[in-house]
Amino acid sequence: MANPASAPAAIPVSPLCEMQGVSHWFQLPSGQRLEVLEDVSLAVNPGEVVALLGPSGCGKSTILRILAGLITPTRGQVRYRGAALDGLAPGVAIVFQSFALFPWMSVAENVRAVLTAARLPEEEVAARAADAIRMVGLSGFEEAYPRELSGGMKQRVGMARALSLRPEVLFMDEPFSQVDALTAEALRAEVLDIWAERESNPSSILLVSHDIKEVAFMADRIVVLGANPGRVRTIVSNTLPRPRDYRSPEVLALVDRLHDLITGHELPDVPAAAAAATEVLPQAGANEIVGLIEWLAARGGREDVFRIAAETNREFGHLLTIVKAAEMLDLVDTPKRLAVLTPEGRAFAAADPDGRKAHFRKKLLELRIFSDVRDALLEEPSHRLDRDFVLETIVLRMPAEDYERVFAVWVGWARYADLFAYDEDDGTVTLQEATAPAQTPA
Ligand SMILES: Nc1ncnc2c1ncn2[C@@H]1O[C@H](COP(=O)(O)OP(=O)(O)OP(=O)(O)O)[C@@H](O)[C@H]1O
Repeated sequence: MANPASAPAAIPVSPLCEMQGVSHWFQLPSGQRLEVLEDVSLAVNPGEVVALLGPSGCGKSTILRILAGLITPTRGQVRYRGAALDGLAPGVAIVFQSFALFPWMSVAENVRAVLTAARLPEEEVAARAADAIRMVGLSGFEEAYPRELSGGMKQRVGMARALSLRPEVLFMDEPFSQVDALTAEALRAEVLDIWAERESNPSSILLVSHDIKEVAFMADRIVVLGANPGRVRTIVSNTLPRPRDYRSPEVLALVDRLHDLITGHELPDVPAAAAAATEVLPQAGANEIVGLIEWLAARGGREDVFRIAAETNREFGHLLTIVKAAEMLDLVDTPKRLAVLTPEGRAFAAADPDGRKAHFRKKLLELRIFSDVRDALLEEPSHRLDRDFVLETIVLRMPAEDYERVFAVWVGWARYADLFAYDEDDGTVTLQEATAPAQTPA
């Protein structure tokens, strides 16, 4: 469906939403600053669909919240229709990933609730709610309760709530990541139909996603973000005619290009030792890393990372995280867009569980956040440390990271490697048998 307003404009358009030179950090309870965004500038123009694409944790949702006026950035300017934002952006409504429905209210009541909160007169509330419910294809379900609805239908209610506010810009934060793949395809097409129809419908859409196919299908411009801290890597314009077909050679070529761009950014061709030196623990579970190595070994030891994601049914960004973790442990190498087992990776795949744990242990102890804790535990007469010691080590080594998330990964890896045990009840870390002093040569 061609959208006239998305055609290239002869005169420069002024943006609806805009941020310039925005940096943002969160103050963590430890007093540390978590730098989330660095010097981000971007705009959403009338009539366009803009997607924010990037790895988990790069700050996509934070950008969306800043543009919506839910968060005031630490530094930089935010405008709506050219005016500095003061409070919530007037023409914006948001569809959240989590649906955010009131379970005790029916479909109609859920939609009416946001309109009542917006202080619209009662007749207007009823008319707009009915209109929005029809628009998202939920006529006949007005009296149903969220528990009676499928994930896709719940998200339709989320969309009806946002659309009933008649926003100029619809913000969608990973709206389809919790619904099944076929429903997601249908919902994306329906959103674009609503957007293309116009009249009182949103002029523009800002979509947060980590699904490359989704952004290639939906967006006019794709803002590719990098992480730690989040920043704009590049902006890719997508002028493919609508309606688009996921399987068309043009869409597949764009998916491939975006895939190359992200793989190049996220898995740069640097030696594993250099990657490990940065000491960022990728948010991947030990079992996921082991799963990847076994999967690769069963397929001759090498595969395109995009294909691995598709065949293992994993979100591409998360798969990259698992590959990064495996690379950090010297189990894979990542030339271009391939994940290739290293000789150590092959040996790992062939080893028995104890051999695998021994490899993990050896590699973890090459990282300071594990070796520092091991040294401290050996020194401590009780060979027991409070988790705060580990948290401080994490904050010291990785000040830009969310230390609770890192700690969860740290515990998982250390447990798998039989390196440390963590007792959730008393919050203490102890050496595991394999590394306990009696068995550690002096
Ligand atoms: N209120 C907050 N306080 C502290 N840290 C926060 C807060 N909100 C977000 N963060 C952190 O900021 C970073 C960016 O979060 P954000 O949700 O914007 O990323 P994202 O790219 O949307 O991630 P995802 O794709 O996983 O949802 C993360 O490390 C997150 O843990």
